[in-house]
Amino acid sequence: MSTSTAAHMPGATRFDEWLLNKHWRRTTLAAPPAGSRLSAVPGDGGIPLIGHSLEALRLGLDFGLKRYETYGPVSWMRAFGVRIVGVAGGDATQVVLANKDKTFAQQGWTYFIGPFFRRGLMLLDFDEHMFHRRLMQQAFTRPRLTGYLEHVGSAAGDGVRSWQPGTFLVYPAMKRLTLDIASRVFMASELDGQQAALNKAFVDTVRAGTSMIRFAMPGGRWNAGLRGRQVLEDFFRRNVPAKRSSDSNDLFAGLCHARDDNGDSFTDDDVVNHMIFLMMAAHDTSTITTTAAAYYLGQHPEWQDRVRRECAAAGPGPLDIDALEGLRDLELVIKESLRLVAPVPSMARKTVRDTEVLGHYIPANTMVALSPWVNQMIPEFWTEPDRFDPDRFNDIRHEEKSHRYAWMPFGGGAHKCIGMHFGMLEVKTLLHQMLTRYQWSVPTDYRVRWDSTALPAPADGLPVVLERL
Ligand code: HEM
Repeated sequence: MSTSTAAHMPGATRFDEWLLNKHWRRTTLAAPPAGSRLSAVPGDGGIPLIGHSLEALRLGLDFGLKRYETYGPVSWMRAFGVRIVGVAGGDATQVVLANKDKTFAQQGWTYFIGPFFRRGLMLLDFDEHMFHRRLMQQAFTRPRLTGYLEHVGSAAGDGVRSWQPGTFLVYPAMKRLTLDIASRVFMASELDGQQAALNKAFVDTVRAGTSMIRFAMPGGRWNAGLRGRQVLEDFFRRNVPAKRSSDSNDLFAGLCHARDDNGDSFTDDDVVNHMIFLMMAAHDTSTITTTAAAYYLGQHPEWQDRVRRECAAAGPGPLDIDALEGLRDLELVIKESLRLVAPVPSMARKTVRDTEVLGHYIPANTMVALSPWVNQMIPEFWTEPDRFDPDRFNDIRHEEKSHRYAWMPFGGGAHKCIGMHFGMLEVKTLLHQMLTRYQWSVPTDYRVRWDSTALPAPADGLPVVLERL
């Protein structure tokens, strides 16, 4: 077994390196049924009581890559109070996401974020999920997206224009801006002084999912998450009656009015639950993607110039859907940023019956974690995976086609991101506004550290030097 470094965690301590390279006693998850010809899942429990929670939170990607290198595509560990089977690499991922006999359920997510995002679309399963997804799809048609983009364009323009040159923290500014965008797109409204409270509620609900202490304790993350959920529920519930009787073209109204061919529709509770999940799903992921792209463009002025030329040629904006889709170089940059920093670095499932992945026996009721970020960084699929090289996605190289699940920032299978297209358009709009108004840079020796305590976020907020053009 080789020694690894915390290559993706600048400022890693000796303790981090020790944790990463510690050899735990290798054991198996469960004995396969006699005569089954299956093999047991290899792995280890890690530190008594807390298992591998610390490494997963502190080391994120480096920890995932180390597990893959040590145990291969299917391994088990203890973390966050449960035993988890980690699945990585293309073929193993494909088995879980194809989910042929409905074995892998979203209950895996329920364990982590259920109390905070209960009955959001991603937490529903099988037939019920299909029913809700079909209804929700009505809110993501091209004409709908065209309408949303008007709000995105105006909010992005207002927000980016107000930024002050000098040393500038990208991540918090982007987070404020994407919440503003989400509130305008989803509710055609501004939050009238409630933005700070709602933003805090979102942050608390998201962070609660990876809490080590998984019950309500005063001052604890879990408690803060539950309080955050309540704030969001009260907010959306208060607004449902007005939306039901409005004819506005925002997503909130869209969910209130959605009907399928049988005349079925969402209940008030459904609408509240979906809105809370959608706001979170849209807001954090777009923030991370745009921040990561800003980081790499700050590090690579040649790419910044290249995409700025393309953006300038498209006009000052706000751009419509066709113009945004035409920004091909910018798309390469965004795809590469999504590869290097997967906004949803792992995806949870739970087995509802005994099953197997690549010949490894996994009993019923086992947590399973898929690893998009690992798949996106392994040399089987990518040349020099650590290098920022957007051209790897161009029409000649198409490295992402090396495996169906080599590049999977939006997941795959029945739960593949429903907001994928909208998310790309939003990120393009934000970057187009930035690139046509400013140039920015980071010191040549600067390396951002992605904090993995919840979804990845730059530990220092990503300071750049921003100059008006
Ligand atoms: C760059 C931005 C985004 C990324 C990287 C992203 C990533 C993901 C991923 C990985 C999943 C699958 C999770 C799983 O299978 O366990 C997912 C699902 C989902 N996403 Fe996104 N997302 C993004 C933007 C958005 C936006 C803008 C919206 C809404 C407007 C959205 C709404 C959803 C919903 C509702 C689901 C659940 C789908 C289902 O279960 O059927 N996402 N997203």
